[in-house]
Amino acid sequence: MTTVSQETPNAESLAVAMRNVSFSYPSSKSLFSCNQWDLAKGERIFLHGASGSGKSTMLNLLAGISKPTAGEIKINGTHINGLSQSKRDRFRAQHIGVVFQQFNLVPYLSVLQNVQLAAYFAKSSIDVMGKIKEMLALLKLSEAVIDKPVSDLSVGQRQRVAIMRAFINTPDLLLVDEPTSSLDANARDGFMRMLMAMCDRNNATLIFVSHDEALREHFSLHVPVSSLCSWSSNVEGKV
Ligand SMILES: Nc1ncnc2c1ncn2[C@@H]1O[C@H](COP(=O)(O)OP(=O)(O)OP(=O)(O)O)[C@@H](O)[C@H]1O
Repeated sequence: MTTVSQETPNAESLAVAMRNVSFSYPSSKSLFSCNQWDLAKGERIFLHGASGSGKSTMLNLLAGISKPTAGEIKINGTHINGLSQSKRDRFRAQHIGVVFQQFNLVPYLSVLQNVQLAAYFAKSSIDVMGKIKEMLALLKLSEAVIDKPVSDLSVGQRQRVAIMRAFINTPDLLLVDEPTSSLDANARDGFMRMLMAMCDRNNATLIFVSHDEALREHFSLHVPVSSLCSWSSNVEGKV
């Protein structure tokens, strides 16, 4: 269920609840607004829209990387923009997996160290190596990559390491931003199958951003970002 209606859904069933959110970048006079968006737990949505329509802005707000200037964003019932920066960072590490377009892995660290870092930020005491080994087969990665620096991996391998890192803390919500732009059609479909299998396994809610219309078929819910938010001129230059 995704809705922009005014009905009040059962709050406990929601992965995302946005209310009267506004945001503007410091150097910009445009104001982003989202009056209401509710997304039920377990949904998988394909969020699309033209370049510059606000897809990455939306993901950054949901991840708590950007903070709204007004309004409320709840992720699985937690009001994330009401948290201090350090608590928000901890919440993201523990509950939200993010796969960025450029993966944002630390190139000189090994695959193991990159994934360990994510567990460290979440203050998790899980057996990282054990969990990596569980994920390797699903992600079709060989055990030999574990100790390699990320800079020695192919783009496709880096992408799968980024998924591994995103799933290491068993996130409730997965945010994925244009991860397939550098892949051919075969690799892209393989990536999507792996991603969906990982979501099934973790019961995760997935918000997937892409320009690539070929990826729509993997999702039953297709949402234009323009139906969730709008941009207006912030004439005062501040909010
Ligand atoms: N750091 C920033 N500072 C100022 N303006 C920004 C910044 N990041 C994005 N914007 C502006 O916000 C608007 C939305 O950008 P956003 O990156 O969210 O769009 P998008 O839909 O993800 O685009 P794309 O598909 O090209 O990645 C654009 O007008 C963009 O210029």
